Amino acid sequence: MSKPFMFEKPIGMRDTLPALYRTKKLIRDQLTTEMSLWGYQTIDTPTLEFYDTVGDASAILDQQLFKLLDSKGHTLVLRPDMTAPIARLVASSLKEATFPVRLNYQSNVYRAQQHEGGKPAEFEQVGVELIGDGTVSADGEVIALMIASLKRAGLDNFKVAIGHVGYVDALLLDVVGNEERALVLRRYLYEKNYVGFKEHVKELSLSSIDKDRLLKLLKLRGGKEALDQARQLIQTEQGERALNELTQLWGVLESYGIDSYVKLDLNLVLHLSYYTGVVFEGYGGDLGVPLSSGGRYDQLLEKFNRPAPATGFGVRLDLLTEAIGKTAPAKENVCVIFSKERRTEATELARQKREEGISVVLQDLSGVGDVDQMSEQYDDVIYCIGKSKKGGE
Ligand SMILES: N[C@@H](Cc1c[nH]c[nH+]1)C(=O)O
Repeated sequence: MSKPFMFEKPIGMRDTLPALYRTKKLIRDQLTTEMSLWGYQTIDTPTLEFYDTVGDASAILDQQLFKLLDSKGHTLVLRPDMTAPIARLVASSLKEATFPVRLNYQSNVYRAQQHEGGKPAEFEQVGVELIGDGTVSADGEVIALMIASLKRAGLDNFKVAIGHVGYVDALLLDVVGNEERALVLRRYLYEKNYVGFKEHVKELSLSSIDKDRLLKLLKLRGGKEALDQARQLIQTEQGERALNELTQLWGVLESYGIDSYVKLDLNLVLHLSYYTGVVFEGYGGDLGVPLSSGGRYDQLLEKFNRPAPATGFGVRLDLLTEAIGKTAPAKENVCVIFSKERRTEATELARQKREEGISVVLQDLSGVGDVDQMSEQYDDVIYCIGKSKKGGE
């Protein structure tokens, strides 16, 4: 009797067929080539980590973590991102490495989905972490590297939105007075639920001036001029500091010649709570959701006892592939169909062609049902059938 779930997969799990696999590989290779040209070193970390260390530090909602138990009863998680595992690695196996450390990765990460709504629960991120450098130059470098990587991968039409955790925090706290109320507003922002945000602001018991400050936050988008408008909404030291950093950052991006790809978005809030400074998201194609994101996280490393400022980003390979929207062509491939009396000749022919870098399928004629149908799949078919001219086996 067949099992009911025989052909089903757990929620959010996907198969990858050859054309998509090929396309992703090509795009991944372009991204990582760019990263290594900027001096980043590739690392990998285990798929499973301890919940108490990395799972917790990853700052992903608990309900999004896949948890399991090891034989000693420890709770493990499938890594939900690479930033926390890399922080652990830099504080342990790489603890002798002098800062700044530049690392890149291409790894699958796991985030449980509650519904089968099209969102994958396992996806590949290609990203970098720049650890031990707290300068605005470092923020600029990772943004410039993300842009260069996306361009090399073949994405032409994209924009990067840049914000600052310090600015949003300062403004929300200054207006609503306590962290609990700020959190509610911040949640609307990271869900990009601007209608909900406005509705909620209306309900708050605040002066109309303060309500207006919150509503104006939603409009703080655009070029350098957005910084001047932002300055008018908040005058606290934290707010000032954030805006000064963004002003300097803009100068760094200009020196890379990439200011046309970026825009400021001062209400940008990302879903991960470890961010402490400049944050950014990349948008491209017609996706409507960000295909890459990153930012500064200056307090994560100290959770692993090696305090250091850090910044980085991750590109969602699945979304980038979708945004680019082209399938990588298959390599030229040849099929040599042989009958057994000419096996040696066919094998030698296949070997020679493979040496030239051509993919060759070597197929025994008696193993094929429909030769015509099989032949259609190849650019070229060579038949080594019947008696060999040279005499054969
Ligand atoms: N780990 C982040 C991306 C990132 C890398 N470095 C900093 N941020 C994510 O999964 O969205």
